[in-house]
Amino acid sequence: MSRLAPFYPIVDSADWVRRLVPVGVKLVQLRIKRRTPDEVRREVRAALAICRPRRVQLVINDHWRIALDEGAGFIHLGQEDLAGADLRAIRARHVKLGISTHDDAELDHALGVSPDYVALGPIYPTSLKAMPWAPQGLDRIGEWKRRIGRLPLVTIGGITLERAAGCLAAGADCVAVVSDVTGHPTPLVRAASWITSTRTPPRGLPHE
Ligand SMILES: Cc1ncc(COP(=O)(O)OP(=O)(O)O)c(N)n1
Ligand SMILES: Cc1ncsc1CCOP(=O)(O)O
Ligand SMILES: [Mg+2]
Repeated sequence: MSRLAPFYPIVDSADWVRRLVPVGVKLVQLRIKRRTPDEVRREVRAALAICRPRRVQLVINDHWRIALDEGAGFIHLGQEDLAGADLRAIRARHVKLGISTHDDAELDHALGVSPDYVALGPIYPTSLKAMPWAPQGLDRIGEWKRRIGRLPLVTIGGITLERAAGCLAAGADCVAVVSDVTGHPTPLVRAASWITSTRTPPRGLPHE
């Protein structure tokens, strides 16, 4: 089971990837909505060209066919996306897969396809998208982690820099975020602060 970087920004363009990677981001998701397939493909291609030589993990949300065509190594799918996806083709290319979960039934379903991480959300209220689920809260993170064991747990939804430590302490391995970075007046400074404050101390060194 490979580890994930604890800070996981989600952005909607290759230009954001180009800006964030020099700050030290090691894991980033391209989440593009309402664009033509050609536009998505161009963005995926450009983001991969930035990430590949720098060994940054790029996760493509939703657009699994384009991701496979372009040679991406990681895909994120929600439960509805999963229903229409060719999991065999994804697995045949050894592409990693992250899956969204919001309740017990979705977690059972996700675990049934052996994902590379499970995402739980929304932890807090989010204004990014309307969702039928109430905020999960921190206790739910611990419950999910006990159920999934060594499989990496990503938390998402309304998470700010100030809230991230609570998610990690509750059992998350990784914190995904949109607005607190891309909506911040100084997003690159904010991303740098996220990297510093989510960094785990090297083995053998005590926490301060
Ligand atoms: C890390 C992570 N977790 C959850 C989601 C949400 O995926 P999904 O439920 O498919 O919703 P959309 O993002 O496609 O609107 C995610 N993208 N990333
Ligand atoms: C896509 C998605 N899935 C669950 S919550 C969420 C939105 C996360 O955005 P933000 O970090 O701005 O709350
Ligand atoms: Mg989706």
